[in-house]
Amino acid sequence: MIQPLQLWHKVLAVRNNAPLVHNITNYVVMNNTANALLAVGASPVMAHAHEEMEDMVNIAGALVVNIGTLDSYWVTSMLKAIGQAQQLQKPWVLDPVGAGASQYRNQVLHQLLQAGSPAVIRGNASEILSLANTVSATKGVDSTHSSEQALQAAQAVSASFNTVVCVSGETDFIVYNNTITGVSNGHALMTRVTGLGCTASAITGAFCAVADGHYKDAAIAAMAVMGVAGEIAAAKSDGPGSLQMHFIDALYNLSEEAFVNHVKLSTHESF
Ligand SMILES: Nc1ncnc2c1ncn2[C@@H]1O[C@H](COP(=O)(O)OP(=O)(O)OP(=O)(O)O)[C@@H](O)[C@H]1O
Ligand SMILES: Cc1ncsc1CCO
Ligand SMILES: [Mg+2]
Repeated sequence: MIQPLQLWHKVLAVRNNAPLVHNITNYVVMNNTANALLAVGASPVMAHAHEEMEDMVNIAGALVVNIGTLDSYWVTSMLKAIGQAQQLQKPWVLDPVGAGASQYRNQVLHQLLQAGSPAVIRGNASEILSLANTVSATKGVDSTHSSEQALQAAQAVSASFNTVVCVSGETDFIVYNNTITGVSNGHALMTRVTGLGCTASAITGAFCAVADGHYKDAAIAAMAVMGVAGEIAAAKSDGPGSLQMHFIDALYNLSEEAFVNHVKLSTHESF
């Protein structure tokens, strides 16, 4: 299993390389995720015009595709960007926001996954269950399942698309090639701030950009950073409003000592 200090070196790699992360993401979280990417030391750009998709992927270290507020124009943007990422063998991360909530989302997800294989799919438990066709309908963008309940689905999705799957929740599980790593950090208050899952996906993109193909470790590092920063921030917060502010500060100020002392990793049997 990867050790906390090795994960910390990945945090330093993001800070030292400041990778450009191209996000096609939703209106709700654009500002939050751009700020979180800056706070971990990456460089965000949010763009979805058809005319610039190729150019943007050409200069980016990673692409993040988030279907949170999708429409047909954006789907074409996503397909263009994914096509270019596949062409250049650059990593892309898929956040299947609201998978299972509508037929349209399911159909678009199918189309995106036909266009290429993402380095990482990061979603909450209900979304991963929906991707595996294990549940037929979900409530919306928030999970009604625990991450444990989605473990088998995560393994199925990982095998189908040959991709790392990260299911977030009280424990985040990162699944690939019959290995399961758990990250048991974070705080329940994080579910009361919109888009922290989207932030997790964006940060996963930043770690993928400096991962040299080791996308499972990139996803573990991203979720560990999210969780530890979330714990540090929650300890200073009175509620969701201040959590959002303290979270960005905690990402920015994260030290080796705090990271290594907080991070809680585990390995699990696959089945
Ligand atoms: N009960 C919990 N305890 C600790 N941490 C949690 C808990 N639930 C979620 N988290 C953390 O919150 C972050 C967001 O995960 P979550 O599963 O809520 O994503 P999401 O549902 O996709 O969010 P959104 O759609 O609003 O972006 C992750 O870093 C995760 O580890
Ligand atoms: C609330 C919401 N609706 C569409 S995307 C989004 C952000 C959290 O996923
Ligand atoms: Mg989400």
